[in-house]
Amino acid sequence: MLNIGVIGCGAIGRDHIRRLTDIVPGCQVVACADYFEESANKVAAQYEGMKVYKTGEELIHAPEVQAVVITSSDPSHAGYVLEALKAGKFVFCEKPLAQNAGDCEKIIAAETAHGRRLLQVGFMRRYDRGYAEMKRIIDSGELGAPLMIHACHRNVSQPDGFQTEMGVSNVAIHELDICRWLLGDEYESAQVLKVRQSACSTKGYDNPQIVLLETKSGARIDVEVQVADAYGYDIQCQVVCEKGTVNLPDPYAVVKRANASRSFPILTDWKDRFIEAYDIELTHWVKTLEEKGEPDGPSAWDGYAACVAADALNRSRGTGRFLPVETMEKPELYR
Ligand SMILES: NC(=O)c1ccc[n+]([C@@H]2O[C@H](COP(=O)([O-])OP(=O)(O)OC[C@H]3O[C@@H](n4cnc5c(N)ncnc54)[C@H](O)[C@@H]3O)[C@@H](O)[C@H]2O)c1
Ligand SMILES: O[C@H]1[C@H](O)[C@@H](O)[C@H](O)[C@@H](O)[C@H]1O
Repeated sequence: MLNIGVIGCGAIGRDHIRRLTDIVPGCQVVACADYFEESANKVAAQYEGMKVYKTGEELIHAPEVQAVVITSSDPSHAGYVLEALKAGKFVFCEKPLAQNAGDCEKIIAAETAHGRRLLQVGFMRRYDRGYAEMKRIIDSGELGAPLMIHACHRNVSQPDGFQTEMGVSNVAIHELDICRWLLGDEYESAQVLKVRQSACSTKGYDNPQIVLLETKSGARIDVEVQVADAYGYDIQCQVVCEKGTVNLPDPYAVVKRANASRSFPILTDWKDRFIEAYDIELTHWVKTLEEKGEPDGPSAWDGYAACVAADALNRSRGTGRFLPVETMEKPELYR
């Protein structure tokens, strides 16, 4: 039985605690912490024997905690990951791995010093059945080489404090990971464009933005990033290959026929849209720790590659130019 401590008791922290308790076999959440102690106390009160720590650092070093799940806000990720690696503990960190590529490099240095993998990054889309089937078809070669990806990432709204850069570093970071995974390719250059702005966003951030990428093999990717669309949580992806295309399926929904129309609901929350992917992701994580003694899901290198692209995109804003996406040499541990 793997003893887990969770740092961050907000939306996804609570959801992961629930699934680690009720769904995922072979583990239990024994501790939690949150910047607002009250949030951690409220969560712990719902689970027998769950201990609350005042700080994330105390939780990481607690002797009963064997693995740490980081679900606190983006700016806190890198510090907690480095602390967990210092303690030699397994760590699952929600995306993004860090706020910039430089912090990811520190994480890579700390993990490679251990000589084995301890970290997995929460790029759960790789465990979604739709994306997995798309990858299987692309990798089979039956459609020839992939040439382009058209994708879109649409959220209903954003909380206060959301900023333009987060449209890339927090939101499109999912596409930055899934596109290089689907194509088995790396990025060459990147540019973000501001387009005609939606009246749905009046809070000072750009919406929509278009993320453009070119890969090393010359494939082109465009991602519409609409962080306040006022209608639903809508994730689309089409990969165009030489001899055909593959599309991400829409989530299961019953079609209703009434009042002279056919209709089906569109989800509004990422929790529901990717519920199965999160379940599979964490089940797989716990299982591999138990069976192999290390994780095999998205690595520090994957977290880094996405952050390098995000940095280039955010630097490109307003320049009208594609900027190079340059990574350091890939350490042996991640090959
Ligand atoms: N993989 C996914 O699809 C997915 C989905 C949602 C969120 N996330 C990621 O998970 C993280 C949390 O997102 P959320 O939607 O739950 O946000 P949230 O705001 O609902 O929750 C964040 C929680 O972290 C706490 N917190 C903030 N700074 C902290 C610190 N330094 N130490 C301890 N606790 C701290 C806050 O008090 C809050 O309770 C984000 O990094 C987000 O990018 C990933
Ligand atoms: O845009 C949101 C994404 O669609 C979700 O999957 C989460 O990652 C969330 O944190 C982001 O704000």
